[in-house]
Amino acid sequence: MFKRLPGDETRNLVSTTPDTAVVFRPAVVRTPAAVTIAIFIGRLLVGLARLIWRHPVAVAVFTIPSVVAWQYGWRIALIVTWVPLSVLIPWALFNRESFNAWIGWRLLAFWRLIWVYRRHWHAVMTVSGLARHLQGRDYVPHLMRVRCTSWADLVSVKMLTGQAVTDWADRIEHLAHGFGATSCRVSVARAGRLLLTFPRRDPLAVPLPAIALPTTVSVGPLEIGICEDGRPWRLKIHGTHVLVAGATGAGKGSILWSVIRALIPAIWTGVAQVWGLDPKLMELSFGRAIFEGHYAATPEECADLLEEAVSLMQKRAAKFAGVQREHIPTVEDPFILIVVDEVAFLTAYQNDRTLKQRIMAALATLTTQGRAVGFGVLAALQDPRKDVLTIRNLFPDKIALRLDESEQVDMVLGDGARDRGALADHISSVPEEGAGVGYMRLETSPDPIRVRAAYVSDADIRDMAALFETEGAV
Ligand SMILES: Nc1ncnc2c1ncn2[C@@H]1O[C@H](COP(=O)(O)OP(=O)(O)OP(=O)(O)O)[C@@H](O)[C@H]1O
Repeated sequence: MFKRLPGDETRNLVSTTPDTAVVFRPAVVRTPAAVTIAIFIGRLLVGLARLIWRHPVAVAVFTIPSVVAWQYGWRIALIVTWVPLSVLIPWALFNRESFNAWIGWRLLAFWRLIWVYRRHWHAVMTVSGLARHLQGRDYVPHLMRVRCTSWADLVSVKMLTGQAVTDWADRIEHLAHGFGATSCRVSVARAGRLLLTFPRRDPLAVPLPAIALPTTVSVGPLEIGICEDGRPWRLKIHGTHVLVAGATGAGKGSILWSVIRALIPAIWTGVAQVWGLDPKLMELSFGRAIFEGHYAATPEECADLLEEAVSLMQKRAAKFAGVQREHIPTVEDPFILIVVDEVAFLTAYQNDRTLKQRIMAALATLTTQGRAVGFGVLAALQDPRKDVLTIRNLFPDKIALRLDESEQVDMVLGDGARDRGALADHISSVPEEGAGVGYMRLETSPDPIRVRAAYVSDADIRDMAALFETEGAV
């Protein structure tokens, strides 16, 4: 059936001049036209079946009116089209959310798959170096699926065999510009499959006012802002330690105060305490009453307060030993959150060596032994260089707000975070646009999440402090 045309036998080729390239014709198998046509028709049918399976709404919108017009004429087609439209238009106008969930995002995904991703896929893959040309064949990563949410396109990709996540993470800028997005984030969906996130708009561009005081007593996860996908940002604080790094004016204060605000009912009922270390004498002094006496500003006071926390922690550990392995906050054994504003003032910039050693030792003890017995540390930091805070790695969860240099991103969030899309050095320095915006990397997930903390104004802090100054409030 297949006709084989002999090529040159390589063993018979003799080159007399060593510098001349040897040219020979490889054997060619000529396939009959019928087989080629059958293969193309097979591919077309499989492609159509896949299209209908993946985009039923989009296919129905285009095909049903066309088929009806062809079979019964344009008048009937107009009526057939008008009936669903008379339902869909009011639905879209009056209940946009459910319309988008069922129809809108699917149509947009179909459109963007065809118009943006499929159209540019081959070129972007080739130019960015993610496609390969081996032995005369092109190997291009497979574009599997596009989904749209209110703010981003989620593109599922099958990597080439042998590719690693870092191959993609290294090229996020090529991908973002190639597909007309401002940024791109790479996460692993499963072995060999990636999920690329291309934001279409920035849901965090508008400042968020302070979240209302919670009505229930809880030590976490605490709602302190919003995530990029529109969900509330709930930060785990009990059972971990959190480091917040950001340049001056990045909005570190909004994270510290949003956490304290969300803990107010727990502090009020006595199942939580917040201890404040305020070496800059600026950030926390405003709401001193909330700390109920556990407030320190000078390095000596800070060292004393930290050592007091360590001794309380050790007593509690001795009490729990052999009895319970997990801390449950109670009035007797409350959750104690130690909030440190600008921790480098107490460590790297501290001239008094003895004080520095006392503070470092206490912080290291609290961060290594505290979480199981109900002690947490929430520390803010401006300069994340290694020599500034040697105990950085003792904080399981990290948040990077706006940073000055790209290298600082991985210093805060850990290796590879920037390559995965945590562009903390690109956050706007205009407070309305970028203050409180950051990337969070949790101990449990390598993928950074973009978030924005709610802004707790001075008036909000004063109101919170007033609750603790006046008896019988709440
Ligand atoms: N979450 C936020 N949303 C909107 N604006 C904010 C937010 N947080 C802070 N801002 C604005 O940015 C300004 C600087 O914030 P803030 O003082 O908290 O930054 P910081 O990182 O603590 O700076 P520094 O290290 O200099 O104390 C504030 O005065 C406020 O106007």
